[in-house]
Amino acid sequence: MKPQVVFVLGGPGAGKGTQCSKIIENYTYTHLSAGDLLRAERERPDSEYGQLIANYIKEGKIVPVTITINLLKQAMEETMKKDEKKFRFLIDGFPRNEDNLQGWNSVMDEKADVKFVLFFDCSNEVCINRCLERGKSSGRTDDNRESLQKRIQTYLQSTRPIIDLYQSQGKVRTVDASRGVDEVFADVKAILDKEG
Ligand SMILES: Nc1ncnc2c1ncn2[C@@H]1O[C@H](COP(=O)(O)OP(=O)(O)O)[C@@H](O)[C@H]1O
Ligand SMILES: O=c1ccn([C@@H]2O[C@H](COP(=O)(O)OP(=O)(O)O)[C@@H](O)[C@H]2O)c(=O)[nH]1
Ligand SMILES: [Mg+2]
Repeated sequence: MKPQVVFVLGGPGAGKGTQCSKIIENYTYTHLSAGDLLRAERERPDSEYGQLIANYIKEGKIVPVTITINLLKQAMEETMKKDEKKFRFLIDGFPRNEDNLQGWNSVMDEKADVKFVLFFDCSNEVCINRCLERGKSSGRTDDNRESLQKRIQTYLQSTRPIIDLYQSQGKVRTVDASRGVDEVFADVKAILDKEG
């Protein structure tokens, strides 16, 4: 079965991870967070990219796609090898820029079908406040004001144009992510039920 992919996008702190966790409780999707995969690679003792990834994350910059796409491809292959029924994926926090998109198109485009983009729409202010709150316990190197300013800039300059591109292809499903977790999830469910 060809992998079926939903890209999950939105600003830092929009609630991508939170909503993906809720989705996998209710639907047969596998959640792959590009950020989580990069953080795991950063911590892997033998990784040749650990330091590079650490620098990019702290600076709110987007890691070169050759690194990210291999992590995603490997995770998808491992998932499907273990259980052939697990061919539906939520790819959270990717593609974030033109380089990401090109990397996906050259490595994965023929191997997987991108069904649509689930876009969590939220003001920058709400995004920043949620990340600062998360930063009290997340231990993340980028949940601080300085990194957040850069992450928001990267989001506006690099990621929004990717969302706009998918929008022009009629592939974006937008959810107002500024509301409470359960209200947001009600809309997410309606979208997923409709998409089948
Ligand atoms: N709808 C919501 N309302 C309030 N807080 C939220 C909501 N969704 C997520 N959060 C909180 O905001 C922070 C960022 O959420 P997260 O799901 O990690 O977002 P993202 O993956 O988009 O960065 C977390 O601390 C999370 O608990
Ligand atoms: O495809 C990706 C996904 C994430 N990141 C890096 O990882 C950080 C954190 O991403 P994550 O999705 O975990 O953050 P979130 O938006 O969920 O807060 C980003 O700011 C980038 O520096 C990246 O380079 N490429
Ligand atoms: Mg996240």
